[in-house]
Amino acid sequence: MGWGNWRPRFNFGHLKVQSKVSVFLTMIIIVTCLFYCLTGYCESSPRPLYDQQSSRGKVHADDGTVHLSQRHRTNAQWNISVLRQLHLSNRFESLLQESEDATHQRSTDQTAGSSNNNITVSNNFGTKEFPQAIIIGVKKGGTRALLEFLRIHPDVRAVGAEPHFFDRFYDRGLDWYRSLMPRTLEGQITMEKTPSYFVTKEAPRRVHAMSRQTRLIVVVRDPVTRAVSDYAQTLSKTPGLPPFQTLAFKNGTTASSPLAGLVDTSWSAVRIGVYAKHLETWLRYFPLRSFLFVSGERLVSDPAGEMERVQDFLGLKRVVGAKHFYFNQTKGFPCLKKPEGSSRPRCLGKSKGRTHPPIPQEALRRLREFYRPFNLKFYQMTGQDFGWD
Ligand SMILES: Nc1ncnc2c1ncn2[C@@H]1O[C@H](COP(=O)(O)OS(=O)(=O)O)[C@@H](OP(=O)(O)O)[C@H]1O
Repeated sequence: MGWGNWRPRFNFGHLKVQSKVSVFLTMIIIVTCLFYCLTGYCESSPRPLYDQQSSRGKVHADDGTVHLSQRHRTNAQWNISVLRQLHLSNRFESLLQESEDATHQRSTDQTAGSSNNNITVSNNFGTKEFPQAIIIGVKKGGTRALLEFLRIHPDVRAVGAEPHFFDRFYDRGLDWYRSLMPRTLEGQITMEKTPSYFVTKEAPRRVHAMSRQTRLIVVVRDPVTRAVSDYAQTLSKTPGLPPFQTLAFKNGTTASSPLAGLVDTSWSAVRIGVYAKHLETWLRYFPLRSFLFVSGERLVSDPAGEMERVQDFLGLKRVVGAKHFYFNQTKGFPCLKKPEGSSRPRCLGKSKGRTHPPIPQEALRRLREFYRPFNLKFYQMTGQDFGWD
């Protein structure tokens, strides 16, 4: 009897313990699942970038630093995908920057660490490489437009600000230069633009010392218009600047004086436009095939056509094309259409496409005369007729 009573009690008790354990375990599993789902781990694919940005509002990748909330940190695949999307988006974000005026301090490689509530995660994917391609010139040629158009390309990563390494900061060393570069993944190319390289005597030798394989892009524009554009920029920063013709012609002569025609090549606005002379220096170090000469005029009239040439030269898939551009009547320039990952179309900033001050026709004519032989030489050297004459 005692045996008989004891046995069922023992079995019942055993079953109770078992079921308690299994209920407990089931609850743990349910709670864990709920927790994971609520905190985002249930998402199998990333949301569109604009969605992420609007919900978090604090995502930056142009600088190689990504601010993500903690729940996203451990999902490596997800992060890679986000990085790719951020890369696309930031190409357009940067259009708002007047980064050509920025110094190297505002360069792209800020360190991790932020005061916002999100946890800052360094973009540790990929590596920092020396640029395989550099937009070396020319100042006021359309270099910013070209770089920003290129940055739409998923296989291009570029520094937003001008590093000025090969002209101003060469003594900081190549490691410093590389540290400015954004990280790149397999198949992506690193780029930078600093238009003053084209007219810096030491730049060709220095770039060559970094890599003789470097691809060099020069955006050229009618040197007369370029000079006026350069002048317009200086004038915008120096209101009391003497008239264009006073600076362009020697001894402060005006275009109508007898001495007119003696162009002052010591004025940088004039000197930069003697493209053939600067190219000669570069050709001592690099063969012609290392260069691509982009027409600044065509970059405005047919951005897609010019971008095709650039992508081919860089060995990139033709991704950037007509569908990315529209002509903004107010701005008078092509702008970028609403891209994936960005909420609205973007044009370059106010310092791009300035109204030029009126210059006496005679001064322009004489300057055009001055440039003609140099232009023809340049056409010969490059095998391209840019149609400025
Ligand atoms: N899409 C688009 N939007 C605006 N501006 C454009 C564009 N494409 C080319 N350009 C021309 O670029 C000129 C400025 O050249 P850069 O960017 O090389 O200037 S800088 O050297 O970096 O200061 C700028 O010169 P200005 O018109 O004299 O301001 C423009 O004519």
